[in-house]
Amino acid sequence: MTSSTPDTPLFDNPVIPGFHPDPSACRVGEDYYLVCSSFEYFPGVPIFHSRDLVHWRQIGNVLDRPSQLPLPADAMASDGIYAPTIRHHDGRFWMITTNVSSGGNFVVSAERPEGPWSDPVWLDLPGIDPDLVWDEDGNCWSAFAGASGPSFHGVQVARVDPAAGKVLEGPFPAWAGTGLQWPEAPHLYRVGDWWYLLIAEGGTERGHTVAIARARSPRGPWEGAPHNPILTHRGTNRPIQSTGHADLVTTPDGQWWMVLLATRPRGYSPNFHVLGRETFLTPVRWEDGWPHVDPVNLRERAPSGWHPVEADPARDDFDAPDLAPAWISPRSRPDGSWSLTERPGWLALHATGSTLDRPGATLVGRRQRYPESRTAVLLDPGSGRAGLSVRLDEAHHYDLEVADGQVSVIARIGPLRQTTATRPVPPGPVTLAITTHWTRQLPQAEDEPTGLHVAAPDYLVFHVGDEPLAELDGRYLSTEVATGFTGRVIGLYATAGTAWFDWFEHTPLNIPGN
Ligand SMILES: OC[C@@H]1O/C(=N\O)[C@H](O)[C@H]1O
Repeated sequence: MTSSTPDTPLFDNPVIPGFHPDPSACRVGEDYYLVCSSFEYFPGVPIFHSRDLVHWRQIGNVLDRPSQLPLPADAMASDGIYAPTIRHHDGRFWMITTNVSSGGNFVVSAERPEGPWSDPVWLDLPGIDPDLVWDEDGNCWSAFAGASGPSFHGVQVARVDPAAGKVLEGPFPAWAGTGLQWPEAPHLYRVGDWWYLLIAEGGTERGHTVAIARARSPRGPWEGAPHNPILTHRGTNRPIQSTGHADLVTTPDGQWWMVLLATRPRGYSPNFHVLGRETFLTPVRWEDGWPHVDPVNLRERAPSGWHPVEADPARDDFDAPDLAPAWISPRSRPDGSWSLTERPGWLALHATGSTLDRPGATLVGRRQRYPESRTAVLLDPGSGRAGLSVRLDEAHHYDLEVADGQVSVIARIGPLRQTTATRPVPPGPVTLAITTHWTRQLPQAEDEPTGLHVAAPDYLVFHVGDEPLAELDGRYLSTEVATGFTGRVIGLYATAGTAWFDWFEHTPLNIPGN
């Protein structure tokens, strides 16, 4: 029941831009909390707070200690932490997820959402995408996906003790979905006299769908909704694609909303996406005992209780005693690899690995949040090798690098590695910037130096000070090329010696609707 009126404010989707996939949300009183998967990045499982489901602030990361996030030094990109579920029960927050690189399914809990969260309690449950729900008798049920043998492929359910990490009953087969591939992302809800089981099907790409079933008990039997899939954008040319992997949440006045992942593809058919799977919000209405969801729009009428929050600062001057929660690093961030105290007001990075092409390099980055963006830093490279990199993984990154008195633009795309531009740069601090752009008029070839401009639906420009040094086609830093589950991360790095960064800034290029 979403009683939005014409003067209900409008909001823009995605509500959490940049790679924030597999969103799960819960409400505690007037407060909403949301978590996302984080794969090979440390710290893991970002947690957000909101008072209206539209304006979200990151309040921390659930897994912010190495003891909570064991990742082998050579864990594959897009491995690590898959989809999480967050719930609140009995005065505690609970988060369950899967570490596909080591250990499998585990639960952590906390009194306060910003943490500290407990160390993992491992659960002997196979598969991925575990969920948690409590029934009126206090029993805790977990639905999860996959790994279910030749006879049954789909969602299973088990009764568990999340505090002790014990499986008390099951697991037993629950629902195989409507027959599409990859029935996954299960969430159980008690609504009136029914239990509902929400899943994703079709795979997390263009064929993604959301479907639902219901039963009188978590033990089933489950019957699918007559109008499944209840949501999909497959086969459409909508600006939002791959809608799926959803979770349901209610407002204090009883409205139902869905958080879900989707993408904003670029270019012509086939198109591609560069920001990864982002977090979207869409209204849900109930008819004849089933939820109904219309296609997701870039602009929607807002839930009740509009409650804007101050946006996260675009600039970080590294004056704070610790790194903000939005800063992430591949696999780990060893203590000796960074410091905010060695040179007060600067972030010092010490090289631990000699190249970005292999795991282990010192990189501290942020998710690219805007399709058209400007990211800039003031770097003092010292006598080392350091710079700014746009990364999808070790085999797909574009770097703006300073070393030995030269600034260079380096492209790594799969087996290819090429320095596409270089020029001298005086010693001492230098401002580096990377801008990302969508759509482009074809270049005025006759008066433009060759090779500077690319005609592409997405491209990046590399600047030293205010001067553009080179442009590179953005299609090669897309999920369709690199594969995987993540999106672009723009990172500060050092691959030799020590480098110092005075400030970092990530802003949208002032384009309407960006
Ligand atoms: O996002 C990572 C995994 O991909 C999925 N579907 O494709 C699962 O639901 C997530 O756990």
